[in-house]
Amino acid sequence: MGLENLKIPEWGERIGWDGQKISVPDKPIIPFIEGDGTGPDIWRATKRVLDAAVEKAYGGQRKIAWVEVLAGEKAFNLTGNWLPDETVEAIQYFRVAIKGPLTTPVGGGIRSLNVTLRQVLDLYACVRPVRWIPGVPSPVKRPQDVNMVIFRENTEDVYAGIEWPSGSAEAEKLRSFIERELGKKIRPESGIGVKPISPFGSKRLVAKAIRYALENHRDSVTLVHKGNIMKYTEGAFRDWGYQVAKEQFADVVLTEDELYSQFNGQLPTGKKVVIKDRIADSMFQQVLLRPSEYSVIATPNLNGDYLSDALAAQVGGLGMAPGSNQGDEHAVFEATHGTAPKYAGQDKVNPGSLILSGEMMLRYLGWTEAADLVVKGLEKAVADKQVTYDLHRQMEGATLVSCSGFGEAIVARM
Ligand SMILES: NC(=O)C1=CN([C@@H]2O[C@H](COP(=O)(O)OP(=O)(O)OC[C@H]3O[C@@H](n4cnc5c(N)ncnc54)[C@H](OP(=O)(O)O)[C@@H]3O)[C@@H](O)[C@H]2O)C=CC1
Ligand SMILES: O=C(O)CCC(=O)C(=O)O
Ligand SMILES: [Mg+2]
Repeated sequence: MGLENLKIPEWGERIGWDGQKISVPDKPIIPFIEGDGTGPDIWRATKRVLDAAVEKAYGGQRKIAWVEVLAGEKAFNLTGNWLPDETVEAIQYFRVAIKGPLTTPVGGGIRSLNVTLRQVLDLYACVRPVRWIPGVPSPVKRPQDVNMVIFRENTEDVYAGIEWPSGSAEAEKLRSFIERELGKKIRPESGIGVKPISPFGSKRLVAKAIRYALENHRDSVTLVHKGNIMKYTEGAFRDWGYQVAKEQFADVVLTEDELYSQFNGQLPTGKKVVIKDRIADSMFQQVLLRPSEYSVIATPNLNGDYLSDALAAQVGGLGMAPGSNQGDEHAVFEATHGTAPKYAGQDKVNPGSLILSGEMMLRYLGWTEAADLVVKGLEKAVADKQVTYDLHRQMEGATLVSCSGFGEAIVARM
């Protein structure tokens, strides 16, 4: 194990794993990645809030032993490597981590480090809750009706980055193979990407979404796909989703068709979750017009990416959009948004998304009291109209606070 270079507090302890669930010591070692762009600003505010919440909830009996691990520009500048092995090994070993956003160049350059981390750690579910915090300005009439949790498949689909550029030998080889062997035409000089979606990847993601719905008393899981057009990838995702629901959860779930054809739309005794599906384009208008009909959403990678930002906008924007990447044994918490580079180093952006990702992390550790304090402080800060620029520009009579100032406003109200 190559963790010698890390500054690990000697009082910290490793989070355990019993083959089914994590076991959390009172002083868990948790690696963090600061992130690029505005990452350092939002991470500083987040750490301040999480430490204060843990201290207030447990009075020193519990404390997080933070350990910095490098990725992105900071890693490259210090080590010449964008994602040092040590970082991956540390997260693998310590099991739970939190990260700021990392830059991915468009059209060339390095592949996404964010996606790489999800793939190498097999963090197959990107879990992004979307709910409205009272007082946050929203472009929709009833933001309180938006309360959804997106389960986005996190390791497959076009997002996995299997693609070749226009004019490359590989693209040409693939094009002529497809033409010669499979009888399909692709225009010369096309860039070519591959969209793999497997029964294994789809079923484990949908099963995780259904388990979440059952554990959290949510009444539906909607499979969102573009299966009318991409029949054997997105359409298959839908079919495998229904299949796993039948195979693993038959006694407690039923399909929307069964609900209406057999039970007049009323959930019968014993059944807890309705499984339904929507085609992706229609789903984007459904979540705007009829949000209260949707609760847990399970969807392939790219749809989930688009839907995450769109839903975040409905409840006030990317400044309040938390998330996590979860496997079975490992989890990395991160905001939905990116590095917002134009605001880097200005102590300006909203740290709310990373703070709420940290709140998810505390809940994942089972530290409910501290998580509740974070929510309480944040809700009160918004209610008192102490907000960063993104919310301030849409609110009447609000006080503009900095990124760190928002963190302090939360801490003062826990
Ligand atoms: N998981 C990750 O690490 C992710 C990384 N990225 C990467 O981030 C980089 C930048 O991506 P980009 O497309 O600009 O998307 P970003 O999400 O970084 O920013 C887009 C816009 O969203 C708003 N926004 C984002 N974060 C905040 C915040 N904390 N508080 C308030 N407003 C916020 C800003 O809007 P406004 O201009 O209106 O103020 C910002 O200009 C790219 O390299 C991309 O690949 C992107 C997404 C996720
Ligand atoms: O990895 C990136 O740069 C973008 C990732 C992204 O947009 C997301 O995961 O939502
Ligand atoms: Mg995204």
